[in-house]
Amino acid sequence: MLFRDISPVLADPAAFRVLSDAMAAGLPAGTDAVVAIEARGFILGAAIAYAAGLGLVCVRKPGKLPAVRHRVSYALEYGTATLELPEDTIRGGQRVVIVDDVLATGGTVAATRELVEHAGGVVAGVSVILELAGLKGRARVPGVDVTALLTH
Ligand SMILES: O=P(O)(O)OC[C@H]1O[C@H](OP(=O)(O)OP(=O)(O)O)[C@H](O)[C@@H]1O
Ligand SMILES: Nc1ncnc2[nH]cnc12
Repeated sequence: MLFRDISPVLADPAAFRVLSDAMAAGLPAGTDAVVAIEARGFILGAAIAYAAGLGLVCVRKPGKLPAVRHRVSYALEYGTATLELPEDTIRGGQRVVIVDDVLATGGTVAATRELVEHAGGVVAGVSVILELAGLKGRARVPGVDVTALLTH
């Protein structure tokens, strides 16, 4: 599996703006906040939230937050990963869209969905630049609309 690096795309002013505006325009009506996943998801999530005039919730890797609302660990090919939701970022009933650069196995977005729902939020969608369709990541977030700018 090739590593798909978005660095050159972010470095290009036109590309960065076009993809940020496209992902912001694609947010479902009634979205209250963008949930971005550390680290590459932060870059896109911040641009999209700003473009859409929404708040930004940063789901972080372990050990970075002073106050953690919820923590979820999930299996990787080798070992496990953990993500944490900051306290006081998601209110009950809030509708959020999860943003990341790549959807591969779906483990990361599935864990993030669990964090959001544990805090009483509702995942209205997932938005990524690139979906690696062969890994069937969509199946890990059943019932959630996944939008990918590119599908490989
Ligand atoms: O669908 P999955 O199989 O879970 O893989 C997708 C995740 O992997 C990458 O993040 P990574 O954990 O490598 O961290 P980074 O964003 O800090 O590079 C990518 O940014 C997604 O978050
Ligand atoms: N093939 C891939 N390229 C870039 N980021 C990824 N995250 C998980 N799989 C990836």
